[in-house]
Amino acid sequence: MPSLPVERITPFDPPPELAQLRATSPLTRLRYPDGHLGWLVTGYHMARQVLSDPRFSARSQLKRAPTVRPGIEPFYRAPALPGWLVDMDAPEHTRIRRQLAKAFTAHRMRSLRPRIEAIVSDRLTAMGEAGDPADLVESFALPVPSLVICELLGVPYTERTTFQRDSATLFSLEATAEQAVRAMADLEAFLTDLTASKRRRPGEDLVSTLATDGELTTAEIAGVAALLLSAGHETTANSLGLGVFALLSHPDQLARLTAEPGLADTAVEELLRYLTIFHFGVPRTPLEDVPLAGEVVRAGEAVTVSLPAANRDPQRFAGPDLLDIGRRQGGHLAFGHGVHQCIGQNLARAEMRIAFPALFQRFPSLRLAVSPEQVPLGRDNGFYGVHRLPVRWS
Ligand code: HEM
Repeated sequence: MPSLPVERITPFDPPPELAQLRATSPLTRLRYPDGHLGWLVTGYHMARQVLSDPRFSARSQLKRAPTVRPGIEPFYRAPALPGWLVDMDAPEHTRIRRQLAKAFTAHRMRSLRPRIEAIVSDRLTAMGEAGDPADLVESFALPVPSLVICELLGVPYTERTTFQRDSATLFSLEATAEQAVRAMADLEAFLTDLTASKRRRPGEDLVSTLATDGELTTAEIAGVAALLLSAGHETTANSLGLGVFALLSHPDQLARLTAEPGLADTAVEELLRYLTIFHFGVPRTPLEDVPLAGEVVRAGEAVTVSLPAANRDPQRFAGPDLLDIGRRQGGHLAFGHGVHQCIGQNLARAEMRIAFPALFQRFPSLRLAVSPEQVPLGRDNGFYGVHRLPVRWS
């Protein structure tokens, strides 16, 4: 009986056992670390089916703990923060998500674009002035999304040390349950204060919009903001850092991108698909027995939907293991699928579409400052990525 394959052989490919399981069946039995039996979804079509089926709950109380590894528990088993959308079902999830979607307007996203361009440009200037070698994560991949999410939420960037530390703890597989609970409580306290102050003195930001339209409670807004703040910068930071490493490791694809910056949109989609940083997948539990692929998934059993395996399914993507930045097959599942599909996806896309071309334009001879084997990969985190990316350009 397989347990969830987590060991990678190459930095950019999911564990090879996932492909072997998928070739046998899109749905297989899985033994979880605590010994109980559940299911693993590896096929693309099956993944979409499960994630869009309302009989599958996202609520962690129903999931058997530890779901995959203890470390991803806090993200999915937050101590019931109101507004922590990833852990909610309809109708509560629908109510809060609708309010949030109203605040995530196209206008707000458009008006953030020039700010993202300015933030990216400032960071590149600072990097150039400090000189090489540099750690691209510390000087670019982490500060860009942190500054953008602060701008979106109206959080002072001076608070970053605290919220970056709390989010890192939340998503670290090495953090103890006590550390994760404390990090969550700190984030909650910080964002409850922020929400209260936005109610008193609203600004142009998203928390102010949520706080002044009167439909969500302070606790719900604080929970939503805690999720946005933490999920909104670690994920994009990892996608940027790992994306640069992937491009530097595929010089033919990087040359295409620099010769034709118009490829930035498809390049970003392809990097999202190819790298699929949610490397353990997303957990669900059926509320009733559900017949699937000739099996019956019983009510209450844990199901892990492997997004990396689904995004490499040859039944959906031609040559799925190749990075092809001109690929035009959309529909990847890097942002999930169904009612929980990432609400920040257009923001993440905008950041990546601006950041990659700008970085390679400013530093055309950007290269690794260490050998590829020396790049520390973040296997110890809920999201896959690089911990550091030492680079040179002179
Ligand atoms: C490349 C970057 C990102 C990736 C790969 C990513 C991926 C995902 C995935 C896979 C889910 C679905 C989880 C599930 O079904 O259980 C999700 C949900 C979510 N993401 Fe993202 N995300 C990214 C960036 C962002 C950003 C920038 C924000 C905020 C501005 C954000 C906010 C959220 C929220 C609030 C949810 C929960 C939605 C719900 O449950 O209804 N994400 N994300």
